[in-house]
Amino acid sequence: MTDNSRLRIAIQKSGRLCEGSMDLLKAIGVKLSIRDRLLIAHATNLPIDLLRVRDDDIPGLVMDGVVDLGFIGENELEEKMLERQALGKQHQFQTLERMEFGGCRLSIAVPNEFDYQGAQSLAGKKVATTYPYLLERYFKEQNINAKAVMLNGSVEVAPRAGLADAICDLVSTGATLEANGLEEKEVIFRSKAVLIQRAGDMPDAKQKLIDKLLTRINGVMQAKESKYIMLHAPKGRLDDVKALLPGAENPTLLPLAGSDERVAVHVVSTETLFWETMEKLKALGCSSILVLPIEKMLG
Ligand SMILES: Nc1ncnc2c1ncn2[C@@H]1O[C@H](COP(=O)(O)OP(=O)(O)OP(=O)(O)O)[C@@H](O)[C@H]1O
Ligand SMILES: O=P(O)(O)OC[C@H]1O[C@H](OP(=O)(O)OP(=O)(O)O)[C@H](O)[C@@H]1O
Ligand SMILES: [Mg+2]
Repeated sequence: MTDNSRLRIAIQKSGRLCEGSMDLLKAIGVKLSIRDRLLIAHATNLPIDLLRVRDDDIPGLVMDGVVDLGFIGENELEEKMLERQALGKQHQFQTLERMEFGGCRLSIAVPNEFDYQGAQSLAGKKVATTYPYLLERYFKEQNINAKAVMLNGSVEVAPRAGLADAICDLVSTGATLEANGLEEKEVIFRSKAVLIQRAGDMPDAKQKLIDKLLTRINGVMQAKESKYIMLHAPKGRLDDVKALLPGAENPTLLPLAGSDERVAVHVVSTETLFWETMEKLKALGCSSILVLPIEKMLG
């Protein structure tokens, strides 16, 4: 029996979003004992159950209220939303946070030999895709009379197999397109992973837990972007040193044993410190310049 008082989170079982979602859950302190083939994993330290499913199923599980939260790519989410809207099915949800992983774009690509003169060259053509609703929306917006052909896999081989004239598929590095003799022409959607919540009332205890998880997620994301910088600086150049440190709050100044002219500067910077800046700091007379990662941040 499933326990309704526990927060249910859907994540992709295996694939491109799996590692990012699992790493984040770990970073925010959700302890799991996952045995490989299990659909449900119970957290051992919080009232949370993980449902490990195909990513295609996640938007529907959230929109039907079967799970409370889900990690999903915006591409899949938007496609399922358009599909459900068209079919008159429930398609409400709330986006809680955009993640830093799962970044990709949905693009139209054509074979190298295709004489492409802009999107209108697609008129009268067949375009293979796993995202027919997003593609049809693009055709409509651009006033192009083309046809989306639905394929669940091997989209990039469709032109060679004579199934379509072009494709519309996810691209990240572009290596898959290149390997298949295809050229990216139009980006129709930019995507990242998002954390979504089901619509409707949430019991108090669950909402409190969600809020706590969100605070922790923000802490992890903020920490990832931040660095702890330590250096020794000449007292007379402190203003110049501060001006060079990106997004830093007031630094902590600490005396250095045996030196009256130099101090240790410690600062949390919201941006990374580039080599160029480190070289400028050195030119100002700074030494022992250290840039350290921050694991967690609160407040
Ligand atoms: N090359 C990529 N780089 C980064 N993110 C990607 C890439 N390809 C896909 N994604 C993102 O990850 C999501 C899942 O991609 P994946 O290829 O693992 O899906 P899948 O094969 O449909 O898996 P499943 O078996 O769960 O249905 C995509 O919907 C997209 O949001
Ligand atoms: O631009 P690239 O970096 O080459 O990435 C794009 C490829 O990545 C995804 O597939 P994935 O490798 O996840 O395999 P799948 O098709 O089996 O889902 C996507 O469907 C593309 O085929
Ligand atoms: Mg899928």
